[in-house]
Amino acid sequence: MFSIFRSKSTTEVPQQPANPVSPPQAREGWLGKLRAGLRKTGSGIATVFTGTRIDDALYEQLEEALLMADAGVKATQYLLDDLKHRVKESKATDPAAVKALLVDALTELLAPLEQTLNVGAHKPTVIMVAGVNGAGKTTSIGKLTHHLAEAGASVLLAAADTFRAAAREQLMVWADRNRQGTGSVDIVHQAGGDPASVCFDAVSAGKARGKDVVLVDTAGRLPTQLHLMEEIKKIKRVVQKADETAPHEVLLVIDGNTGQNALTQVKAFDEALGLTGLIVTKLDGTAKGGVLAAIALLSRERPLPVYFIGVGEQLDELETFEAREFAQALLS
Ligand SMILES: Nc1nc2c(ncn2[C@@H]2O[C@H](COP(=O)(O)OP(=O)(O)OP(=O)(O)O)[C@@H](O)[C@H]2O)c(=O)[nH]1
Repeated sequence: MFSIFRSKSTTEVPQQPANPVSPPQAREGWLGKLRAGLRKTGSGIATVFTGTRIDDALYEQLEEALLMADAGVKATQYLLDDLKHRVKESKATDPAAVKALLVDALTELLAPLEQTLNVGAHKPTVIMVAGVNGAGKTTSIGKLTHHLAEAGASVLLAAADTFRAAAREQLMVWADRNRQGTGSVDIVHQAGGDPASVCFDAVSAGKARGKDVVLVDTAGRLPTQLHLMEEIKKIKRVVQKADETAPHEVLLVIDGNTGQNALTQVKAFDEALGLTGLIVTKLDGTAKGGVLAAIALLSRERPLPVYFIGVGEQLDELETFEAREFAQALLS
């Protein structure tokens, strides 16, 4: 079995030791990118704590900064209430201590999002990937394939965007890049065909060829494009026909720059497909990193892990989400 990146205590599937592709040094380099990426979001929040007093003005500034970072009204209020409580409990007297308490509050809020995506309980493990246009689906699939192939997994890619030749070609480029890893990477595609039938073929081929993972790259669509939302529901049904236990994961890719609109996307795709997790991309250079707090609050009603976050366009610029790391990077 394969655990992507590393195993955590939240693991539900029994697994062999993971093939960690993110040794501490690599993870540190990546953390630097995350910190730099989130600086646009964080600088606004961090400056709130440069004064000398803890007063109403500080909380007002913080409220404004969190809203600017796209944490949303509910998560902002939640964090402020929690923070005030922590300040009272700890009898903190200077703003620097309040900042540390905010890191704790944010970490606690984000913690439920931190989970490991495990593959291997099913062979193949079928992972369907959805999202709006340009969110970073194909890039994330490429990166994921890279990590899986490095871990020795055999991967089959299903190019379910059959109408856009560029999308197919892009996936094929990723497949080629990934062929240099230890695991094997195949692709099933068909110009102009029915996306659902490509997926049926891919899952059937994945079973027949004994692949470890089938990754389904769907075309971008907006929740308001109802015919396309019907199309993606059909893709899921047809995947189920090819393997009644599949899809084992249905991931939504969200562009980290989307801000509050991300919540609408989560709700709409969840309603259509029943999501099992999220990938948040483009956290390098966004001023809207606070949206993860809003997603976390939404997740209290409907738990949805953030399996990965993307911080660049390169193969290795996808990482597992860690609540404390993220909270610290956001406020550094
Ligand atoms: N900076 C940055 N760019 C990213 C990241 N992930 C994806 N991109 C870029 O975002 C753009 C869109 O990525 P794609 O992977 O093509 O997005 P998609 O969701 O597959 O697009 P459609 O199939 O058209 O819906 C590309 O230019 C990617 O290089 C990331 O984490 N950081």
